[in-house]
Amino acid sequence: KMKQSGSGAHDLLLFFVFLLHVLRSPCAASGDELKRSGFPPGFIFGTASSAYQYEGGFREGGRGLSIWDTYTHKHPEKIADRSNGDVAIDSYHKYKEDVGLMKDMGLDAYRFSISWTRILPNGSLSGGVNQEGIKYYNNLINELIAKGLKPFVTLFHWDSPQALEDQYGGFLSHHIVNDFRDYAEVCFREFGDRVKHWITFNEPWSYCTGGYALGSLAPGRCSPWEKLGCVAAGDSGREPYIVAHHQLLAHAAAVSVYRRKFQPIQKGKIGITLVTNWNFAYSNSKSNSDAAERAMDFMYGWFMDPLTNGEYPVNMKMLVGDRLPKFTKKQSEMVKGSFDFIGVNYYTARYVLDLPRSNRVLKSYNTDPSINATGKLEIYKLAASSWLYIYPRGIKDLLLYTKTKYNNPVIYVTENGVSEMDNATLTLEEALKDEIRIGFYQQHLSFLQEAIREGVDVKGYFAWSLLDNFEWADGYTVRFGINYVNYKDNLKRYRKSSSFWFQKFLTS
Ligand SMILES: N=C(Cc1ccccc1)N[C@@H]1O[C@H](CO[C@@H]2OC[C@@H](O)[C@H](O)[C@H]2O)[C@@H](O)[C@H](O)[C@H]1O
Repeated sequence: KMKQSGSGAHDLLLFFVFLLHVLRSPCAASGDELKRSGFPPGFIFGTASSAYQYEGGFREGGRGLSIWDTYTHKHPEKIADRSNGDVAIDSYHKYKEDVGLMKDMGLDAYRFSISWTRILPNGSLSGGVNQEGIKYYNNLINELIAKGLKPFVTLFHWDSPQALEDQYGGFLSHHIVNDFRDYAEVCFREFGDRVKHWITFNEPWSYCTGGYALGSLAPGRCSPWEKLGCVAAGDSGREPYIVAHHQLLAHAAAVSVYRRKFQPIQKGKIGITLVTNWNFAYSNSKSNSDAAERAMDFMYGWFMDPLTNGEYPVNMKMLVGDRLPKFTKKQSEMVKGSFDFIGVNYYTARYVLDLPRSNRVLKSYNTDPSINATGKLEIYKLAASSWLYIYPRGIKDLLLYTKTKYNNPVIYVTENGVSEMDNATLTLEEALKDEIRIGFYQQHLSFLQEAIREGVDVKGYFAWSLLDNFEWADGYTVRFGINYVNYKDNLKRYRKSSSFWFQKFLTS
C-alpha cells in the first residue's frame, strides 16, 4: 500500500537530505553545469508512455479486449483507487495536443506502445486485421513526424490479447511466439517506412514476475500459498520462467522477421527494453557480494545473458534447476545477438544481503535467489511509490556494469522518472511545483553524462513520463508526469515546473 508522506516537517527534512545528495553529485560539485551541449551530437531526448496507460477508448475503433481490461474490470480491488484504463488520459482523442506539448518542450522523440488488440482484435492474424487501429497509429506517427519528432515504438507493453489468454493461456503457451511474430510483421509492414526504432517487449521481468509470481500485474497469477491476493491460481516456481522463455523466443522470432524481410529496405533498428534495479552488496562480505550478483542475474541477467550468450545465467541454472526452461541449439542461436540496441529502464537501487539457502519445498521465483534486497537511508525514499528509493549514481553504475559484462551494447535509456502522490489538498498551482522531479532529473542526467564520458554507448534518453497516467496497481494515485493531468477537469493538461526545466535544458 502506498505510504502517505508524513508531516510537512518530515518532507522538509527529507528534502534537505536530498539536497545534500545533490550537492554531492559530481557535476554540481565540479561546477560544470549540466547542459544539453554536454551530451554527444545527435543524442536523442524524449519522453515515454504506453497504450493502456494513456489511450483510453478501450472499445473504440474496433479495439479488442486485452488482459488489462479484464483484470481491472473483474478485480478492481487490485488497483489502489479501483480505477482502470477505459478512458485513461484519453490520448486516443487528445494525441495531437500531446504531440504539441512535446514540440513546445523541444523534445526529439516520443516512445509509445502499440495496443496489440487495436491491430489484431482477436490476437491472431487469422482473427483479422483492424484497419481503424492501423489508421490511429498512422495518424499518431504522421503527427509526430510533422512536428519533427522521432517515433520509438514498443510492440508489447503488457496488454496481451484476452482472446489468446482464453484460447491457450497467452504467454504460458509456445503458441504465442507465432502470434506475436505475426502481429509484429503487420506493424513492420504498415509503419516501418516511418518508424526506425522498434522495441519488441517492455520489461519482460515486470510482466513475468508481476503477472505470475507477485500478483501485482495482470493476469495476476501466483501459487495459492503465496498469500499475495492473486486473482488466479498459478505456480510462482514455474510460470514466471515459462513466460519469460516464451517472451524471449517471441522477441527473437520478431527480430528474425524484421532482419530478413524489412530491415534491408527500411533500415531501422530493433531492440528490447529491460528493467532492473541497481542491486549492490549491503557490505563487502563474500556472502553479500555473491547475493548482489544473484540479484542482478535474476532480474537483469535472466534476459541479458540469453540475449548476449544464448544461455540463462549459471546462478539461475543452479538455483532453479529443472524448473528453468532450456533453449534448443536453434533457439539459443536465434536469441543470441537478437538486438541492435538494449533499452534500459532505470528507477531505483537496492542494497542486497545474503539469505541462507532454505531447502523449502514450496518453490517460488520470489525465494529462488536467496537474497534480501532492501533500501537503506543512503538510498533516499522521496518518491511516492513505496518501491522507488532514489539513487542517482545507480544509473551510472548500471550502465558501466552493462558495458563491462555484456560487450558494450548500444543503449537507449528508455525510462527514468520519479513519482509524487496525488494530493487532493493541493491547489493546482501547488501541484504543478515539482522541484523534487527537477532535482531527480538533474542528478540522473549528470550521472548519465559521466557514464557516456566513460565510454558507455548510450544514444538516447527517455523520461517516464510525458504526462500523469494510469500507473497500473496504483491507478491514478501516483503521478510520474512532467506535465500534469487534471482528472477533475476533463483531463486538461498543465505544464509542471519540470516541463519548463526540460525545455530550458534542451536549449542549453
Ligand atoms: N513499473 C515498472 C516496474 C514495476 C512493476 C511492478 C511493480 C513496481 C514496478 N516499470 C515501469 O515503470 C513505470 C512506473 O511504474 C509505476 O511506478 C510506481 C508503481 O507504484 C506503479 O504501480 C507503477 O506503475 C510504469 O508506468 C511503466 O509502464 C513501466 O514500464
